[in-house]
Amino acid sequence: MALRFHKMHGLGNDFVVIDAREQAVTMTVGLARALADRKTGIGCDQLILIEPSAVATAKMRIFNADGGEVESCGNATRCVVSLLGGEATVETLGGLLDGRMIGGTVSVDLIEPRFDWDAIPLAYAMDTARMPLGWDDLTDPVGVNVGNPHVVFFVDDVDAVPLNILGPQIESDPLFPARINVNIAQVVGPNHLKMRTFERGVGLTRACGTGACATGVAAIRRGLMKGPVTIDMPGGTLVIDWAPGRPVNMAGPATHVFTAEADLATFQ
Ligand SMILES: N[C@@H](CCC[C@H](N)C(=O)O)C(=O)O
Repeated sequence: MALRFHKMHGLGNDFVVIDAREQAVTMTVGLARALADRKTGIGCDQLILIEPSAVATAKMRIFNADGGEVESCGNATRCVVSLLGGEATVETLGGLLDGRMIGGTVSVDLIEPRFDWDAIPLAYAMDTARMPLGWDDLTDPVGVNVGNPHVVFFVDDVDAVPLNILGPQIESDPLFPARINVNIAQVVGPNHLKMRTFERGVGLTRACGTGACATGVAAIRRGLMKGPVTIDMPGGTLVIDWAPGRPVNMAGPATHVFTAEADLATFQ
């Protein structure tokens, strides 16, 4: 059977987007992983399934490259809003997200952030065998949930941190039973950050939209800067804005690369 898909990306965080409203697709962990494989599949960081929604323009399901289904993906939300015509409400496991395209930029309101970390230090402090709230030189984190879970560390030099080594350790730390996305950020100017992300279920990516949202929120909450915050990642720049009690807003590009068909029989 032919499977029609769109290859898209947001700042180099790349997606295979399948519109399940126009073709029947039963997604499984194994199929998502096979399609995402860069050697034997199509290749992507996340596989995105668009389905009908009773409460929004469409529902977006998100599968990491390891096949696990997750709650939210900022870069993919911008891509889906552009595919849906440039103005849409997208239903996700992480909430209902409103997006609109203005010129070449897609602006999306994510949810009001939750600071899940606030509940953690007490339990953690009781575990005296462990270094409290730090992994090597990464200390004093902020835990932010913007639909999906993130931990953010502010450092002096993001390029000096071995995120390829620390990222997997933190992602799978028993402290985070659902695992976590790991972000490190450096203040490079007024309201301006440089950031890298080790994504849960993927690894190092060129950009992470929800990671940028979590990091912008963490910087504002720590009093390091005011919004809007410009965040440079290896794949490019997003602008994040937030005020307490409000949803976090993300603005940036969405790129459609090509539309094609894959032979589904190859993957079964
Ligand atoms: N690339 C994404 C985040 C995708 C999901 C994440 N890896 C998770 O497991 O929560 C983004 O742009 O937000």
